[in-house]
Amino acid sequence: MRASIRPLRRIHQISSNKHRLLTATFVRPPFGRLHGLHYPVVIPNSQRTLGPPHTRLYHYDVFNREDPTIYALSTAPGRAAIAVIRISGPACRQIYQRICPSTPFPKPRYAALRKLYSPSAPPSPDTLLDSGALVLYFPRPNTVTGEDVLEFHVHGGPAIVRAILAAIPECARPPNGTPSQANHRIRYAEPGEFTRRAFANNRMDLPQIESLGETLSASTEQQRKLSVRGTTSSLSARYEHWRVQLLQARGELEALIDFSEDQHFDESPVQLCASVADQVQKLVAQIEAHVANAVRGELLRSGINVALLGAPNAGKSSLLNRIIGREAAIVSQEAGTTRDVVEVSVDIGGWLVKIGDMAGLRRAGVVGPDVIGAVEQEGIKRAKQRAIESDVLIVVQDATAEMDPEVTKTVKQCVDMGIQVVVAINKIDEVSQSSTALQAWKDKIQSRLDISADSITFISCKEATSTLAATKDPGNIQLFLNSLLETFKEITAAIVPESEPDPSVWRESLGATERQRALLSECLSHLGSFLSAVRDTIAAPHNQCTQALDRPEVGEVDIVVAAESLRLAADTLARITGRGDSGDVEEVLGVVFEK
Ligand SMILES: Nc1nc2c(ncn2[C@@H]2O[C@H](COP(=O)(O)OP(=O)(O)OP(=O)(O)O)[C@@H](O)[C@H]2O)c(=O)[nH]1
Repeated sequence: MRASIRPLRRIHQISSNKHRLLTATFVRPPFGRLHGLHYPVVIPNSQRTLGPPHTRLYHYDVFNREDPTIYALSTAPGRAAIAVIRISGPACRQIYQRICPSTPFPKPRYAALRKLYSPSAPPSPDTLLDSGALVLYFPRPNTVTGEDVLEFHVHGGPAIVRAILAAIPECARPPNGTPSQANHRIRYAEPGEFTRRAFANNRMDLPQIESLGETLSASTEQQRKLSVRGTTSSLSARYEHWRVQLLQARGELEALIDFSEDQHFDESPVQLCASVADQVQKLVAQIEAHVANAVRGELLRSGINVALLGAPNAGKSSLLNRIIGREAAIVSQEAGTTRDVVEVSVDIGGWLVKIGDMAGLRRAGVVGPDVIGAVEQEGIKRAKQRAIESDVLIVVQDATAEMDPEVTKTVKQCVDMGIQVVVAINKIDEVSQSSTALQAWKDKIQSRLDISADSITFISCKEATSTLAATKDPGNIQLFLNSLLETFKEITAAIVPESEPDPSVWRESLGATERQRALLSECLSHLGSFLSAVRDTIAAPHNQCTQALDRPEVGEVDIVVAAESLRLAADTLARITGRGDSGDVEEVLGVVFEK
């Protein structure tokens, strides 16, 4: 049932999104006036928002109170010691009284041991559903959904769970002889419906819901850390803080437009424009750092792209197999065994990594036959492409061979593009391990590839015959992995703006999702338009904003454009938290619940 609202004169704007949430914006606080609405409403949360200085806007989320009560098995289906059935909605008390008859209602938030009975007949040994269950009651509004919540922690046998799930909707019908009892609607929850209600009742915002989706799908330690950070509301608080700053800045500009002719300001209009531009510029720097962190966070979420590059027979496939601990790639003495890119996803030290083993790069005549055939050429082309698309490049160099110019060229190209490079000098079991010999290799690599000495490790993939086999870290593979992990840490660490006193706050920005990043970029582009409009105003002919404002065709028009850009930027931020008027809410909920 949809709420209908009789327009009140004081209502400035009413918007609705598809899932029952109506947002009414009032010009003044509507206390005492809500009875004018056709439909009984509650105001679960009110947020005062600053509008232009001469108005005060108040947003209220107004929603339908006659939601049916929903219930669902909250633990995984199947046999288990315990199963949790969660119920949310106005019928919690009624359900309790029917399923746990003649027992006192549990104290809120305290577990009570109860016998559960079928509501279809008076309690008896025949109608007993579970002999000992823990029952918890959480009264609204401070609950997971914002509604009354009842939980049954029952024995996890499938038949018990089935019987209790079947008994709950029966509680909707009042028992014979009690016609006065309210007849609530009770139904099984749709996928994600508890979370939808949490959102509708302001218990969760959109970034928190996105993080919840990620928490449930996190498979590596870094993904877990990332998603857990996002489940707090601090990201949304930051977006809201920025939005309020933009609204205030817009208010100052609009005051300039509305009152410039008949009011005196402490600052001249040109000073005011410049100071607003200054505030926005600082905000831009913060949002830019946040966007950069969101990109880094995406590496944790979707995995770091690593490419294995080197000449044929350098030992790329052998190293891949040593890293992942199984024979994912074919290893052979024959040069050119790997022809296409072999992709493997693996968890390395908590990081999700997508490693691509590729064809060896070579210049005709330097290594192998003089002619490079069409298949090999295609393999080399793909390898180069995969290298420049990677986040980290592992260069495998055979210690018994010279560096191939084709490898050197591609690596230098990647270094210039800002791609992190680590080098593994392989097959050291076959060469002298004197410190002079190793240092000579390091110097050669450093001078040719322009990378730091810390990124170079000597390894041997031939564990069994290696002279290093007796050591704790045969072949130095762990040493190499440590250097790789350092690189991962570096490229996924949060960027903290210089002015920021608390770096820990910025770690949370790694949790910003791709949707949030895209909206922040959109916000930045509106702020870019604002800054250029303000610059035009300040630089108007005669270089005096006072005069410019006296000539509406120049200064005022720019200020109006600038104020509009600020409005668009603020609206974009509202869309991130899902409190804007767009369809983002449905889209995000759809994506999260699909998973
Ligand atoms: N002695 C020694 N041999 C190694 C080592 N690593 C790899 N090899 C051998 O070198 C040969 C080539 O190894 P691969 O791992 O197939 O080399 P690749 O770089 O993947 O070769 P392509 O697929 O041809 O590009 C195989 O015979 C390996 O057993 C090592 O550390 N020491």
